Amino acid sequence: MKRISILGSTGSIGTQTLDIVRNNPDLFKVIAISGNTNIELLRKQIEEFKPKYVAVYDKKNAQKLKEIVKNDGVEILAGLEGLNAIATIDEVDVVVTSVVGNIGLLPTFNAIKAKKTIALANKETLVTAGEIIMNEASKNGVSIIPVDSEHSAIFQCLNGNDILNVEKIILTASGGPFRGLKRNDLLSVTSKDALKHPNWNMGKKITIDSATLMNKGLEVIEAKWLFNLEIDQIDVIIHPQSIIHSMVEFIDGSILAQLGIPDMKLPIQYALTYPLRIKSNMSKLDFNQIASLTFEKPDTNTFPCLKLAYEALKIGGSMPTVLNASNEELVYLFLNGKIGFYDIPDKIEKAMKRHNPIKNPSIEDILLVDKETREYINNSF
Ligand SMILES: NC(=O)C1=CN([C@@H]2O[C@H](COP(=O)(O)OP(=O)(O)OC[C@H]3O[C@@H](n4cnc5c(N)ncnc54)[C@H](OP(=O)(O)O)[C@@H]3O)[C@@H](O)[C@H]2O)C=CC1
Ligand SMILES: CC(=O)[C@@H](O)[C@H](O)COP(=O)(O)O
Ligand SMILES: [Mn+2]
Repeated sequence: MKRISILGSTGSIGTQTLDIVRNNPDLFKVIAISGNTNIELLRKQIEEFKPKYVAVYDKKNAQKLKEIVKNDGVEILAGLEGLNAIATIDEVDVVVTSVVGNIGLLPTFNAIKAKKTIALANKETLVTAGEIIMNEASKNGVSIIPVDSEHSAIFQCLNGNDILNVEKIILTASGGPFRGLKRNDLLSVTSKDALKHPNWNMGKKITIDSATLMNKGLEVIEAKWLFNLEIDQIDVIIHPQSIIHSMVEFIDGSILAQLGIPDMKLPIQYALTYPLRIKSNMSKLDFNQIASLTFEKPDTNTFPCLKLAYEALKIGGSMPTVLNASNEELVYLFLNGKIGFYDIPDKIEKAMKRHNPIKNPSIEDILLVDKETREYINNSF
């Protein structure tokens, strides 16, 4: 029985994680869950999964939930302290990091120090502080199992293979809802248009990132740290069907790929059951239903965010922190209709240009750069 703590149980990844727990009550026990605004869903999750602890980031919502569930024998925690607490509970084996954004950094760092296995969906943490996180994981003998579908695909293809025999990895990207369009077609698109992802049903922030191709840029940086690769070993190809979830090319020219229907429950389940595999009731890929699998080069003129991510990774140090923090703030401004689609890459580029990168930043440096970047972005409009 694996005892799990879910950071962000009310979101897309978090609820799908609970679906897997529900289907496998003999394999998993939920010790802690967390949310931020959706206290009604948290109340339902408490009723069904009977966690011992619940962290609610928003302190007012924590108080509200405390009132609602006061007789249910569950401890309600609040704020970042609450997230850190449920990331480090003694009896917990696996921490599923499914919060969105860099808020996941400190709880993940603390979970690693507490020697928890990390099932990592929260890619912003690795983008912001990948070197620190991976060094801490290695120091503590902690496994970080990828949940992100492309990184789960790479992880599965690497199973039983020596990383030294890897020539490169190829991350696939759907191309998002605006694939094939040009800058002039996109000047006045709204977040409503950008939220229509062609293949995946995800949370809002990642869906906007998929539309700008920043999601793939974040995934390039995530892959660098997860698999300890050089930047020129990480390729991106547009694959509109999202059936091939990514590929590994080995030094002998052989390529391994992991395929499946676009359903996040598969990588989530694999991260939870690893190193075992268990049966699932998910629908399977039917090759008779596939007309074709197609591939295209990414169009980084129309979608500059992917190029900006490669540049940030190449510069290194605290620059990926600036990329991520500015992107997070700009995505929320775009979602709230405050800025246009191209303000996102334009402002990220400006935030990167004004930043003097810190080599080998400490986690304190990173938190300061993150904060200052967010202030810069929010004072720019
Ligand atoms: N969705 C997907 O299919 C995929 C997601 N990922 C990654 O997984 C992570 C989660 O994504 P997704 O599930 O889509 O996100 P959602 O927006 O659906 O859910 C985010 C979760 O984080 C909580 N949350 C939001 N802000 C805060 C905060 N400031 N403090 C604490 N908790 C907070 C939300 O709480 P509440 O809802 O109560 O406000 C919710 O539980 C992201 O890093 C994403 O990039 C990776 C691959 C695929
Ligand atoms: C499901 C998942 O892993 C997402 O990261 C997805 O890959 C986003 O789609 P894009 O390929 O359009 O970025
Ligand atoms: Mn992904």
